[in-house]
Order: sequence, then structure tokens, then C-alpha cells
Amino acid sequence: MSTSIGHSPLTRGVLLHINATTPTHSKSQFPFLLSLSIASAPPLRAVGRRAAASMSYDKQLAAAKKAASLAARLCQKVQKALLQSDVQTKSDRTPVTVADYGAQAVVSFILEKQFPSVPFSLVAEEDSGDLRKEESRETLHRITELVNETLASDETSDISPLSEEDVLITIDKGKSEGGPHGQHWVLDPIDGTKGFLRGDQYAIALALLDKGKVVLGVLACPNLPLTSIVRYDPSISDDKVGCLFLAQVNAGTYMQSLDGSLATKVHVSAIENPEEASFFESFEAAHSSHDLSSSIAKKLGVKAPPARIDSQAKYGALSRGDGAIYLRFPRKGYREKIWDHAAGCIVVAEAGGIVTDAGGNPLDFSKGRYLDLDTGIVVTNQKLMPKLLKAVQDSIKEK
Ligand SMILES: Nc1ncnc2c1ncn2[C@@H]1O[C@H](COP(=O)(O)O)[C@@H](O)[C@H]1OP(=O)(O)O
Ligand SMILES: [Mg+2]
Ligand SMILES: [Mg+2]
Ligand SMILES: [Mg+2]
Repeated sequence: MSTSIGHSPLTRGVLLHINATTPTHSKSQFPFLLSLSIASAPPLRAVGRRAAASMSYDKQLAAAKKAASLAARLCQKVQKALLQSDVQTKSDRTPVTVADYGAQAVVSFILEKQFPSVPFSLVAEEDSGDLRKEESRETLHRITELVNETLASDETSDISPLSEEDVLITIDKGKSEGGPHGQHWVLDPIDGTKGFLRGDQYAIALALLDKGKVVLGVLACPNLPLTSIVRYDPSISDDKVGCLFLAQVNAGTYMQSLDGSLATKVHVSAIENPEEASFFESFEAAHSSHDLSSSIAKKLGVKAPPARIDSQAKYGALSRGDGAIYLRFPRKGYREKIWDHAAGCIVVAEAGGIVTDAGGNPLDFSKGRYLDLDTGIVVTNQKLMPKLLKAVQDSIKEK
């Protein structure tokens, strides 16, 4: 038995409101969280453990927040009125939509414009190859319209519309190889495209690498409820959806609603007894072995059925304690990309969790566009990790 979590925004509004029962915080408490406008980005200041850190990424976090929020606006618009012609298939047979391309163009444009004096490096999933083909003319036209409408909807900026060629060039800024030197933005413009197409969970996932380490991450999850996803039933629930997770190295993870009305510090679950832990895995069985997860859960005595959720929304949900474990075991030979885990990884780590491969090694984001890892990805809190890793390794041996 399993729980599949998602909802169709085609039949359900995605308007956000302040939840009166959840505490709100003043701007002075969380200065870097509440400004969407880069122009009003706060001065650098120490927050929590960051007082001891030598480097602050406040400006980059404010820019990332603005870029991901605008990209989420574009994706929500497309998901509400998805046309058949909006969807294409890539050469690896995975789907891509006008929203994947549009979101990448929006994020790339905003980040580059924000930091004109530093070399711009972006490692992102999409490229313009297919869009330059004759048969994609209409698609490119629609993407360009969407990008211009989205950029114009940002009342803090005043830019002239991009041409189709500008959009193609902006998308292709994401071809960087990343690596261990300097700073690189890392973007998955829509993580969980299959979830997006089903009307379920997806995320805009943006991170910054500095000398090979993830130093900030933003996850925009337009369909994630503000309350726990495990108890969420879209057919009967009135819970508001649309979450933004923000993490900066040594400064914790915060969550607010996508409309900016909430900002709270989040923590991973403190559960120590695996029998009480619920776990997340991919909705798509082709992305991760459900059999292996189920054998691990059995060894640990986990009682609850798995919660199957698309995309890095799983990392966000785990960072606020909706569940205690996330297991991911792609088929042999599948190479994980850095944009599928960079933002999620820091969101969980700064909330007190740990992300490792199946061998217990931390993920290494310094090797280029791919992660080079042992078998799978395992996420939980500090207390549960030793037991979980033992169960993972025993189950892999038995397979
Ligand atoms: N065969 C595959 N195995 C594992 N992951 C995949 C596979 N095909 C695509 N993905 C990527 O897995 C992620 C979603 O996984 P899940 O929702 O299961 O956690 C996405 O990044 C998706 O790419 P994309 O970004 O194109 O959607
Ligand atoms: Mg994809
Ligand atoms: Mg992805
Ligand atoms: Mg993607």
C-alpha cells in the first residue's frame, strides 16, 4: 500500500492566504527572507551560526528568491492551462514543456542582470537545441511571450521585452560545466516534469556552488501545502498550497508561502524510533526502486506506507518534518545530475538533516554536471542515519 500525494490545480485554485494559526515574523527578524525586490536587499548581517562564517550570500539569496518566485509564477500559469502543444519529448525520451524552457530563461536572465560585474556561470538542465528546429517555431514564440509577460509582472524591474533570439541565448547560458573553482548557479527549472504534467508536485530548484560546495538553495514548490503533505488530501482539504524554502550555509532553512506572507525556521523530524518514521520516495517507479525502499522500510520496522511525491518537493517536505526519511534508488547506470539535488540537499542539511549516498558519503557537487555516487541517495536526521544506512546496505547486499 502507498500514499500518492498531489492534486490537480486544473480543478483547484492555487491562491495563497495567510494562515492565521501560523505565527508570522517581522521583517527585521528574517531580513533576507521577506524582500522579493533585489533593490531593497538587506545589508549583510550575521544570522545564527553564520556569525562565525567568513562569507555571506545574502545578496545572492535575495536574487535567487526573486528568480525562483518569478519562474514559479510562469509555471503556475502554464500548469493551469496546459496545451498539448506545450509539451515536447527530449532526445532522452523525458518530457519538457514551455514552462521548463520559460522558467530557465527567467531565472538565467534575472541572475545575470543582477550581478553584472561577476562572470556568470549557470549549470542548468535545458538547452535551446530542439527549440532552434523549424518545427519548434510556435513553441518558441509561446515561450518568448510567457517570459516577457512574467518579467513584466515584476513591478520592481523595468526591462524591454526579449526577442526570440534573446530567449534562446538566455536559455543557453545554462551550459556551464560547473566544477570545483569559482561560483556556479545550479538550476532545475522544473524538477519533476512528470508531476507537473499530471497536475501534481514539482519544484523550481536553484542553488549556488562556491568552490564546489552548495552555499545556498531555494526550492519553490507551487503545489506543496503549507501544512504537512502526509495528512493532506486535496479532494477534501482546504489547505493553502505554494511553499518557498530558503537555505544559506550556516544560517538555517526557512519556509514561507510563495506569496511571501509567512517566514518560519524549519527543522527536520526529531524521530529516533524508525518504527514511527514515515518515508518519501519517487512517485514514478521508473525513477527509484520501490521494491528496495520497501525492503529497507521492513528491516527498520517502518509502519506507515511510503508517501510517493514527485520532485525535490520531497526535500522541502522532509526539511520541515513532514516525514523522516527519503530514499532514492535509480536504475543501474542512471547518472544523477547536480541540479536534481543541490538545492534540496542544503535545504535539508541546514534544517538539521543529512544527505548521503548509499555508502554514507556526502554528495560531491564539485565534479561537473553529474554527481558521481555509490548506488542511491539516502536522507534523514542525524539520529536515524546510522540505522538507516545499515538497513540500506543490508538490503542492497540481499538484492
Ligand atoms: N529514469 C530516471 N531515473 C531517475 N530520475 C529520473 C529519470 N528520468 C528523469 N529523472 C529525473 O528525476 C527527477 C524527478 O524524480 P522524482 O520526481 O522521481 O524524485 C527529475 O529530476 C527527473 O528529471 P526532470 O527534472 O526532467 O523532471
Ligand atoms: Mg527534465
Ligand atoms: Mg530534475
Ligand atoms: Mg527538470
